[in-house]
Amino acid sequence: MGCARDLARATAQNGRVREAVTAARRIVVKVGSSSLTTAAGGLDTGRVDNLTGVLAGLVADGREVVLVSSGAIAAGLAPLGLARRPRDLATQQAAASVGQGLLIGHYAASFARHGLTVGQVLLTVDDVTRRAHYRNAFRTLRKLLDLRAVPIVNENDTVATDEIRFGDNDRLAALVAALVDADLLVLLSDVDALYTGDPTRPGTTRITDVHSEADLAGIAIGRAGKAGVGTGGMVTKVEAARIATGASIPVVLTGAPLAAAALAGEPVGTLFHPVPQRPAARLFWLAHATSPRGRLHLDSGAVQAVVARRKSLLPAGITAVDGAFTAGDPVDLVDDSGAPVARGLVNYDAVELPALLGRSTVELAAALGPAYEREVVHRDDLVLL
Ligand SMILES: Nc1ncnc2c1ncn2[C@@H]1O[C@H](COP(=O)(O)OP(=O)(O)O)[C@@H](O)[C@H]1O
Ligand SMILES: N[C@@H](CCC(=O)OP(=O)(O)O)C(=O)O
Repeated sequence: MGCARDLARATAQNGRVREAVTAARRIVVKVGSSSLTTAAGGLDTGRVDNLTGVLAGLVADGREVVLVSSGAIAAGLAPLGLARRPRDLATQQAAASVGQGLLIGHYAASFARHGLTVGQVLLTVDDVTRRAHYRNAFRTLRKLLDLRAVPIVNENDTVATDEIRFGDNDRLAALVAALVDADLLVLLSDVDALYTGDPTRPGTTRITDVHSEADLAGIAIGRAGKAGVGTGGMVTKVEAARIATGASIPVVLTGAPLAAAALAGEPVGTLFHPVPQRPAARLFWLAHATSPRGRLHLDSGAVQAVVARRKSLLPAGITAVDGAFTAGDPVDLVDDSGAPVARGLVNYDAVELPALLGRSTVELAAALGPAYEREVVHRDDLVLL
């Protein structure tokens, strides 16, 4: 009886979120390299045209669409006579430089057949993580949408270095969805859904709904794409879904040929259910869009205080410090095994912190002055990971 009631509740909830998918006004669609290229390695113009047809239909229906498209590196391989995706960054960047032009050129022509103009938006990590920069990115995207153009976003591969690279557009798409306050994120891949394991193996089954982390327990989420042109496999897609649903944005993950069905609310792919409440933007950004500048190692009492009791972090609970941060920078708080438990904005520079470790704030204030009574990370500037 209880089971039947639970099932009825889950079915009703699933229905409501599917309705949210069809009702979405502002939609971010991300398409992976493997859905845009031929087996031989060039751009598959037929598949690009199918996608633009679906997206143009949405715009005609009054929706706002932002497309995050991979495929620059993959599209640049054949023209450069490269047989497969290169391993080194410089050749990847050369391929992206050739391929991005071809990609956007084809999108522009394809959308033009539907009477639509596209705007190319190439972003680096800094553009969506640094406050001053992401405001600029937001303004440009907003203006393009107001002008009824379709923004086509990709990572600015030619200038990104290994250190400041997203490397995968799934996370970029989730951050763009949060940035433009989207109602829906659609992740299109060469696989039609998330499966219980590598879908090329027999016996794996489709996961229709992910309500929470518990639904992902026991699932083998693989890295490699079978076509060899994709980058992150399922890992980065599930991570992107975590980020977007954590910002209260539902996510549909499905295959590019099923895009129209998914957007029509048909029960295809995998639907990741959003958290009901949108978190404070500042903390969402701190958790997902910052790169930590250092690590503070906590003893078990401090982990307990920060994680279970949501307290500020004091110098007494820190055993070691790594990194070259200054006051105000994001740092990770790690436990005694080195696993990050929280991220926060630190109130001290890396050079002055080691002398304070293990000492109480009362003792520090008496020895060094009242300014040293302050927390190392205030609980309002702290987000659990
Ligand atoms: N549990 C899983 N469910 C679905 N696909 C998976 C799973 N684990 C690994 N994969 C692989 O991830 C691939 C998609 O990732 P990727 O090739 O990077 O795509 P894209 O180019 O669309 O970003 C699929 O082709 C599939 O082989
Ligand atoms: N910026 C790169 C895409 C990197 C990427 O995330 O690729 P994919 O896993 O196919 O979505 C490119 O355009 O080739």
